[in-house]
Amino acid sequence: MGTEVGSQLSESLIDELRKERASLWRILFEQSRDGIVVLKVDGSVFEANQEFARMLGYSIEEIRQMRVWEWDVHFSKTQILEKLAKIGDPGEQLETRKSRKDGSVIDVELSNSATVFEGKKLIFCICRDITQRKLLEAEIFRYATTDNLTGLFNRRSFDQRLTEEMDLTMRYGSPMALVMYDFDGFKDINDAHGHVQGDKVLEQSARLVRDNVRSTDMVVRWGGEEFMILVPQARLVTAKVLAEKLRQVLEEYVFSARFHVTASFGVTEYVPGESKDTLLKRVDDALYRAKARGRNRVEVLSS
Ligand SMILES: Nc1nc2c(ncn2[C@@H]2O[C@H](COP(=O)(O)OP(=O)(O)OP(=O)(O)O)[C@@H](O)[C@H]2O)c(=O)[nH]1
Repeated sequence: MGTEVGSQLSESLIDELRKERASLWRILFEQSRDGIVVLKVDGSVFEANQEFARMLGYSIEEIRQMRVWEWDVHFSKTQILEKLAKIGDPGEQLETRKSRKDGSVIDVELSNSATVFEGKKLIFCICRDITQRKLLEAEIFRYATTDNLTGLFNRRSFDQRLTEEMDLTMRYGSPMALVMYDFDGFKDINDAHGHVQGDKVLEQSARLVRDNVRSTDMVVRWGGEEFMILVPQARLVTAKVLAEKLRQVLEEYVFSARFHVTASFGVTEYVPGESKDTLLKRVDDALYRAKARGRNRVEVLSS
């Protein structure tokens, strides 16, 4: 009799402790600053916390009716199902993008792990909104790789790309050319119309040039009123045609202050095995020759 009462007591104590622990976990789950969603392997939602629902702009009830691919914009349904089937104990970390109820998209970092609960595999996803961090990273990247005034690539980006293109030329024999240009009498433009108008010419011409080259060509602000274009997959003849086209486009363009400007162009082609310095000196020499021979013209120098 005594032992029966004792065992009833200890059972209710265990039950009590279990409830206490369950409510503790529930509090942690609900108060977590990270979004937490527990998924079944078929992509449906087993449970989600308030923060997860808030992150996506839905109510908990709505989230419970959804499948992962309804909010994930980065992975397809097939990819998601494959991932859910594969995730094991050690879990995985990944970045993806989720669409919110209002149509906006957020960047998220996921930390996923799997467990078996009441005989079923469940996937725990801890979800952190990293949209602000991503925006900041993109801004830092833009700042480090482009020129503030024109939005064109800067010399650092050019140097990196040039190394890659030189490697490609060495390995596969694919040609590559450089076009360098510099405005004619830019000092006079500044003197006559003011520095602000001079800046506008640089800005507008950068847009104009970018609109007239291929997306694979790299337009770079070399410094001041000097620019460089890296033209991959191009021989001297092609690059010369491009330079001539740009020369005409610039000459004909009416800038916002209703005046015309011209530019001089130098063109050369990379010779496999030569150094960067040799290549850059040659394109600079070609440009110098265009200036010396009267400006508003294209000069070509081969090795
Ligand atoms: N507005 C403006 N002017 C710039 C900028 N960078 C350089 N310049 C001006 O560009 C002019 C370049 O002068 P020069 O090197 O003598 O060349 P140029 O007058 O174009 O003459 P040529 O190149 O020989 O035809 C200088 O007056 C610089 O101040 C810039 O970012 N904005």
